[in-house]
Amino acid sequence: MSALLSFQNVWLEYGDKVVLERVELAIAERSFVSIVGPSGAGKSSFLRLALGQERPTRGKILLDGTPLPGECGPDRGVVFQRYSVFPHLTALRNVMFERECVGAPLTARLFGADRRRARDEAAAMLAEVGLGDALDLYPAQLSGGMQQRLAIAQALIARPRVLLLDEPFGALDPGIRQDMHRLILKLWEEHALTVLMVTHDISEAFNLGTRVLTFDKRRVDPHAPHRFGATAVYDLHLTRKRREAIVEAQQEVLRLTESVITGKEESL
Ligand SMILES: Nc1ncnc2c1ncn2[C@@H]1O[C@H](COP(=O)(O)OP(=O)(O)OP(=O)(O)O)[C@@H](O)[C@H]1O
Repeated sequence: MSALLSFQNVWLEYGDKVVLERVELAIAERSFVSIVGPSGAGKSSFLRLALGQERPTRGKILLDGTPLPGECGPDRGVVFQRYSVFPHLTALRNVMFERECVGAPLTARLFGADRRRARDEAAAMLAEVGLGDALDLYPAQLSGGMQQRLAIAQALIARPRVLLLDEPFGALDPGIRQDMHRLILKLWEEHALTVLMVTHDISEAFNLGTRVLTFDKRRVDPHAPHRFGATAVYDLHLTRKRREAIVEAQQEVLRLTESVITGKEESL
């Protein structure tokens, strides 16, 4: 498999604060990369670099072998934990908006056949994420899970090759999270996406990822914590079998923990 995105000796610094250092990664096309690590390890900064929102202080980022353009392009979509959608637009208009901006960059309004085409495309995308019945609802009228479905539809309407997810399911209840996991895996396959997902949930990372990266600092100066940056200290490529074995082991640990807790409760 060829590398779609490569990070070559990438550093990110703010003044004298080193956030990331020596990041050296080749991300294969159609992989699902989960990114974990302690708070402040630079995971979101890494996503912003991949998005083109942030430029590396040193090093190179290549997309398909050519330097990443200096701004976010349609080839990369992003979903954040919250607030990815426009609150004053209906679900349909939220998703149509991208088409309108591309079709009419000055006014962001399409007319006639162009508008109908954008509307149909947006409605189909919303149906694909399970929001076919919610086209005319505003984000405030949608549950947290539905809002994230909307944010995903909004990111995918531009047909990106790379989807960047920054803790997209972090604010959702466990049951809803599982539905979202099924959805994102389906979309990953059907849209032939390459996904980079930051999460704090280790089982989510292993459940979804074909590769799990852990960002952390290799070296620490206790007198100057800002002196050294983080990098990918662990890089685990997962086969389907290995991933299933890890998820099964995690579920067994959960089952055991639950039975210990229940046992204690019964003996009280
Ligand atoms: N614009 C900025 N200016 C200065 N420092 C910044 C800026 N953006 C991020 N940082 C710093 O970079 C470090 C990494 O932040 P980042 O949000 O990437 O970490 P993270 O691993 O995603 O954290 P979390 O898991 O808590 O979301 C933090 O110390 C943060 O304060």
